[in-house]
Amino acid sequence: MLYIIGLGLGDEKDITIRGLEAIRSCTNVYMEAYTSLLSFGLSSNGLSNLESLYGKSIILADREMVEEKSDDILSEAHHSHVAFLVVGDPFGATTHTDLVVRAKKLGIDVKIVHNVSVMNAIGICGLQLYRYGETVSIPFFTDTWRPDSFYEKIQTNRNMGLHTLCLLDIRVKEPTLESLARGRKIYEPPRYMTINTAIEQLLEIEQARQESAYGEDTECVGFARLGSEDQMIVAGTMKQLQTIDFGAPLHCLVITGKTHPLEEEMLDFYRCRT
Ligand SMILES: C[S@@+](CC[C@H](N)C(=O)[O-])C[C@H]1O[C@@H](n2cnc3c(N)ncnc32)[C@H](O)[C@@H]1O
Repeated sequence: MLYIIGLGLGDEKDITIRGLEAIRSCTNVYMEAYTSLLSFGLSSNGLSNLESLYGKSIILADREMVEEKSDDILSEAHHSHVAFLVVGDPFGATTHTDLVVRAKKLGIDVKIVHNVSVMNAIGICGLQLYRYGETVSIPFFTDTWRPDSFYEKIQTNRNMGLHTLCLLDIRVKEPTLESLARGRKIYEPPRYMTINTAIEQLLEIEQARQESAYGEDTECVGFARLGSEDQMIVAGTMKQLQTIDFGAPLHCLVITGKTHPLEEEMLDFYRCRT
């Protein structure tokens, strides 16, 4: 049996009882560690908090392991119970559909244990979840790579009056280009995009395209560490949010579409006062 278990967004205590029982029945427990971060993920003993609550040791599965060694995980799941832990919900944002499809094709039973995802936790700001258009990802720009496919999607959403959730790039365990050329991988330090960088990149593309999909005065909501005790939520224009220090990762950003009076009333609780 392969269990894919959502851990929620806050800390180890956000697991569901169903998820905890499943983990305790498993021989091996893997944790996906490249598309998200639990609030304690930055502390050196963070993982042991999970392990002591779950009563199991956890094998960290980075991108390489999931992409290159998932056959091993799946073959274990053939003859024993294996858990694959995912921060948030297994099908929130980046989905693990690929793993599910492969497991099912191999005749392995798969059980999903849901949890809260960034995709619905953003509802806290009052913007209605059913008034969102396509979610976009904002990748870190480099000197030579400045992809802007998010621009048209935001434009389409805003033309329809819909809000846009922008997920911000996470770069963990990325090999440096030089090390790849030398054939021995050396990894870059982890990077998590801030709301400030995201807005800077969004405005750079608007400046280049000049199609008024959004601008400095467009109302947005910035979210940091959603689901944690110290979560931060601020509503304001792009220009206002750019001056705010949202602190530790993870961050995401919502660009508003057309808002309703009740949405505005809720947003007022988070409005930037500067
Ligand atoms: C690929 S999604 C992973 C989603 C996760 N599986 C879930 O269901 O919530 C990762 C992106 O979501 C956003 N994100 C995830 N957790 C967040 C949090 N707690 N607070 C703010 N943004 C978050 C960040 O922009 C991050 O880069």
